[in-house]
Amino acid sequence: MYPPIEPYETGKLKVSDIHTLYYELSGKKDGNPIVFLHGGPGGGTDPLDRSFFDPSKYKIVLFDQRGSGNSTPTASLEENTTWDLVKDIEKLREHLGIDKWHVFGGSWGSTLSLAYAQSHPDRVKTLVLRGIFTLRKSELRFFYQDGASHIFPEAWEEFIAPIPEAERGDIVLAYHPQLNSEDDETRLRAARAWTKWEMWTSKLHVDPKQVAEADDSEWSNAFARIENHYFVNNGFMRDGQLLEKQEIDKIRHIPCVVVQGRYDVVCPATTAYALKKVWPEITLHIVPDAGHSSREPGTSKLLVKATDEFAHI
Ligand SMILES: CNCC(=O)c1nnc(C(C)(C)C)o1
Repeated sequence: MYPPIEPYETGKLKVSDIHTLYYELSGKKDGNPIVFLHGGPGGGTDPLDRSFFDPSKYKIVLFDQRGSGNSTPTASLEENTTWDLVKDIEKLREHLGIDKWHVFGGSWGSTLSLAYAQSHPDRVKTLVLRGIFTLRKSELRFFYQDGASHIFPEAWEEFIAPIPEAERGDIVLAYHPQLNSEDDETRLRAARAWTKWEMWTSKLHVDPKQVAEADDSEWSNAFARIENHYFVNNGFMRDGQLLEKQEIDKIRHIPCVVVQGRYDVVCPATTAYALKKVWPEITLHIVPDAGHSSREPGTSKLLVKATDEFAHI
């Protein structure tokens, strides 16, 4: 990855009566524009996210999606849907005076990248996607009900601890009232447990520092509340919508590289493979020794290779 850099500009963009987005620009002021779509949803951006792009070539645009990171109001679920975020990306593009841009997204960021590209194909130069997540019911079931739980039994036991036995038939649904509780202790306990589950399972070798991030109550609260809100609403999409032929046909012409960890238990390779089957033109790399995280060495190397190759487009 490229060395850490600082933004040359940061800003706030009011996108609705309620929401104001934080955004930042780094790299080459008159460079090839790329927009980074973070995961979660609700995860917010990290300064290291700038390092996937050559700063001598790209105008790097990072922004925190509604309720995430430095965008306000923090953790707000009002007017917070996939399609609100797609509209926000267009508002940001117009605000920055960009005609067309490269789009980069992992996990939920890959979901939003596909939704944005299918809504505005004429605004997307290329797509670089990681850990494909299309929010199908089967994907949510694997990670939050009966799948990853078989690979991380000890972390799963901690994850379901806040949920009464009688409610464990639908974990995502059962977490919703706790993550929206008026009682701070209930809400934050649930947010930390929800977030810890994802931090425990994101890398091939569990990163205790990443797991400890779940104890950052403000970040976990936003991450868990917003993720759960989207998941109980199935991403505000038809099941499998992003993989439908009629939707893929809208973007089939766009160059797309996908990097997928073989041992990604958060967004298993089956979805990346389903995308390849319906969109054979994509370049699909399955990294043999990687889990879900973009920071897995084999994954980050291939992501940078892709952005380097697309920098001339
Ligand atoms: C099911 N959500 C997966 C996702 O989008 C995601 N996984 N990790 C992240 C962060 C890096 C933002 C924590 O997001």
